[in-house]
Amino acid sequence: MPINTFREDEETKEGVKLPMLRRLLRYLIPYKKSVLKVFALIALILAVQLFNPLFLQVGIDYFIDKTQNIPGLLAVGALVVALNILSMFAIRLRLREMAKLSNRVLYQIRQDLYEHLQTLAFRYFDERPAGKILARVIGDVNSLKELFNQCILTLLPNLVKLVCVCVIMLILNVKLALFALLIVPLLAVGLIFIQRRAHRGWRLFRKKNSNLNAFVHENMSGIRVVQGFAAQGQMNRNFNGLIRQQRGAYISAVRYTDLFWAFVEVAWGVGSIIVYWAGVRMLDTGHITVGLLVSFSSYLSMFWQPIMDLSNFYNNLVTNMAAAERIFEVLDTEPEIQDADGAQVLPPIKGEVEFQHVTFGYDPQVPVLRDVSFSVAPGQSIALVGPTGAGKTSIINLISRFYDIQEGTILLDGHDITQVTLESLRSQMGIMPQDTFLFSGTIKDNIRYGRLDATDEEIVEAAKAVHAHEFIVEMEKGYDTDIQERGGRLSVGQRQLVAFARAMLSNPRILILDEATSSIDTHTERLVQAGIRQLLAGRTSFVIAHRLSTIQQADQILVIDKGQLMEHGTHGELMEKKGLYYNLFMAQFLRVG
Ligand SMILES: Nc1ncnc2c1ncn2[C@@H]1O[C@H](COP(=O)(O)OP(=O)(O)OP(=O)(O)O)[C@@H](O)[C@H]1O
Repeated sequence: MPINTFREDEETKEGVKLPMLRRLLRYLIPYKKSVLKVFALIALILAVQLFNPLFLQVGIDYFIDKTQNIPGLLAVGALVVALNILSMFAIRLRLREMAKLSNRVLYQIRQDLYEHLQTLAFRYFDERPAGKILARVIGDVNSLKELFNQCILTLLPNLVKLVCVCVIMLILNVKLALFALLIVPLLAVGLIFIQRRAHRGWRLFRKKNSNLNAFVHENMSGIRVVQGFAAQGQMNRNFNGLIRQQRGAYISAVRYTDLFWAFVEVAWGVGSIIVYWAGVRMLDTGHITVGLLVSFSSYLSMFWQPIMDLSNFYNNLVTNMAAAERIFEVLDTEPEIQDADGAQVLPPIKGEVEFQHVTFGYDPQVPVLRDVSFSVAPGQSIALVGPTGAGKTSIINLISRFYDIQEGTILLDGHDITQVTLESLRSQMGIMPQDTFLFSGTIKDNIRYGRLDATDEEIVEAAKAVHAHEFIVEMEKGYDTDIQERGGRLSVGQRQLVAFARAMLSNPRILILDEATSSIDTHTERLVQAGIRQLLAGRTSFVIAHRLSTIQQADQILVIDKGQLMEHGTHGELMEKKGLYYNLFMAQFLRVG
């Protein structure tokens, strides 16, 4: 299965832009009132801009040339000033309203994205580095803000302005207007050519940026390994390589964007020369007035300015569109594991587990478990043993339905796990992976994660039950000690004890534990052992066992090899059998023990 790493670019679809833009704009629907307010303000600002040259024309042709009416001219001037002051206030108001609007929409999108990510199956996260997901939730959503602002503040007003200016120019003088528009078809062809390349360039830049993000995230998460192996040099080289790729993509994209601007500026210049050349000749022959030529030249810059703005907008649009594309790609990813139609709520279970001919592969074509069948009575403790890569973790991942199987059935108290709701299934399980994950915050917060409504007394009780209380009270602030991200301030054994307390508090019927292999000091080890015993007591438990004591005390040992259940029974039975378990035991545990 291809796993996307920081070395590989993400695949994105060559999306059609309009539907995506429409989808984005649909987020505005709940804020209709605010949008209308912004549009009204934009219309006011636009109207003032469009009327300014007309006032100028009337001023020159009528009040100066024809009637020499100075008071009339001053009145027109005062009106123009008043309107422009009004427009200034409208601009301020529009900025404020727009900021409110775009922030509300972004909040909604970020929330949707985050909530959706929580529903996605393990497979989704297996396939992407966390840094790339982070880039979407943070960076890409920020880029959308730009997109929104541009759509509403640039695209719409400029399009309207362009149409209005064309109409006004045609009304003022058809011939002059046609001279002004002469260059437009040529411009369009050139722009399409350049834009295609610019678009590709910006998409590539985004991908390279995402790779860089993924690398930095991975590097920072593994900084201890990097420093431990003195691999900073290699990491710096990787980082420089990624930066170079990102810079290359940026320069190539910018090159096209700059070409685009130059193209518009040249077209603007040539277009203006044509109009002035024709205008002056028409003035000479008396076809137009001075006022008309002056106002026409104002409209001419009003015609080119939106084209310039729109071209800039288009550049930003393609860059930010890539962000929208990546966000929608996440939102459109169907959670692979979800409640079946008509899924029932799993009633409180006793803890009976049955695998019937289960076949499973992370890649459906490559099974890692083949025809696995076993059954476990409520309250039994099961030790899973077998060589590395045998499929032990895969079995325990299936019990919580983190992945769906390709063949067979998994039953809990006789209920097919695909036919019950995920919430009711997982809430009755306690899972403790080998690398204990603790969140930044206090010890108390981390234990409470097991059951959010637990009281402080219940937290202490759970900690006492798994022998975590002793070390916690010795810490400077006891249960309120801050443990930093991933429990950085605690030892490995202490982290496990906190995780045990967390699991104890949630009081699951089925407990899944991947026993840690790391060696810890004998005192903590004794506490951890006692903690495990307490935790397992009275519940069905699956332990990927690395400790001799856990294995010997298990009610049933499942021996897995190459994805198959090779043997099962108690320690005594399997030793007598002198099969795979016996060999494993002799080779592994006797050597160590
Ligand atoms: N997320 C994954 N995506 C693809 N393949 C995977 C994934 N996780 C495990 N595998 C593969 O599935 C097989 C079984 O792995 P599993 O983790 O179940 O073994 P294990 O017995 O728990 O090994 P260990 O004792 O080393 O933890 C291995 O070949 C492994 O490479």
